[in-house]
Amino acid sequence: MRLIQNMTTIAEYPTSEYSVSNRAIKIAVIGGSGVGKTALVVRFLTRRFIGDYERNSGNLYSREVQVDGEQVSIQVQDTPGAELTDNGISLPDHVSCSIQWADAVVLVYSVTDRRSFDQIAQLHQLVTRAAGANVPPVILLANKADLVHLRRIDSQEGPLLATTLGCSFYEVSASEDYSQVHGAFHRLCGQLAKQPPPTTSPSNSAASTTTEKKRSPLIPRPKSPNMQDLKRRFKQVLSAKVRTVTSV
Ligand SMILES: Nc1nc2c(ncn2[C@@H]2O[C@H](COP(=O)(O)OP(=O)(O)OP(=O)(O)O)[C@@H](O)[C@H]2O)c(=O)[nH]1
Repeated sequence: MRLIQNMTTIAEYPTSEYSVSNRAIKIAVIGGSGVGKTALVVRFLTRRFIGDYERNSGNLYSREVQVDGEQVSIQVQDTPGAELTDNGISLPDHVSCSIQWADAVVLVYSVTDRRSFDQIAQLHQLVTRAAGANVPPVILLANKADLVHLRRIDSQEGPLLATTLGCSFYEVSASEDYSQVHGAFHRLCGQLAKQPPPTTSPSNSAASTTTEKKRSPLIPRPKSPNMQDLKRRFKQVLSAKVRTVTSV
């Protein structure tokens, strides 16, 4: 119930920046438990920092935004914290589905949590594996930069890891700095908005959209009518009729 209230809250806070959409960008946010995934998503979408959330089981947030003059609808899939097991990181099935569904993935760690940083390389590998042939753009966010006294990850380690993984890097604080968070998501959205629109139909379910996305190249699409051809055939029919009338 609390989760639904969160989504409603987002829908109730439009700002002048937000407007009617004509396309959708889908982003999945993935990382260890408690790194601030929900806080980041809510900060980006509502400008607000809300300190306390129930453990998230995977909420889909959506919002209309304007990116570089283009109206876009953004869907952000928050995911439950990845857990470390004896065999490495385990991702629930629906998180893998979210990766396949997403146009881009945001990997998050907390600068106060060494374990969350150490998970990133494995998570990136899981993203690559789950995405198959269509690996989406990935950005790396180091959150909780405000907690200077609790920092466990040196500020050089994040950029180094990002370079190794081939993704962009941003150090942010969901609690202290909206512009950093906005900048990171906004740049990603700008990059995605420049790409050709996806061929999938909009849906509120990550899992169902995944199936559509994977299936779409195999579904034969009806060809759009060729106007030249239609005109030619129309003229042929007309002249045949005229010939019939004049010969009677
Ligand atoms: N100081 C500080 N606290 C933060 C920041 N971002 C999140 N938090 C706090 O960190 C805790 C966890 O934040 P969440 O957004 O729930 O983290 P999550 O990654 O969604 O957690 P799970 O749902 O367990 O996966 C909360 O108490 C937040 O208030 C930040 O930038 N600075």
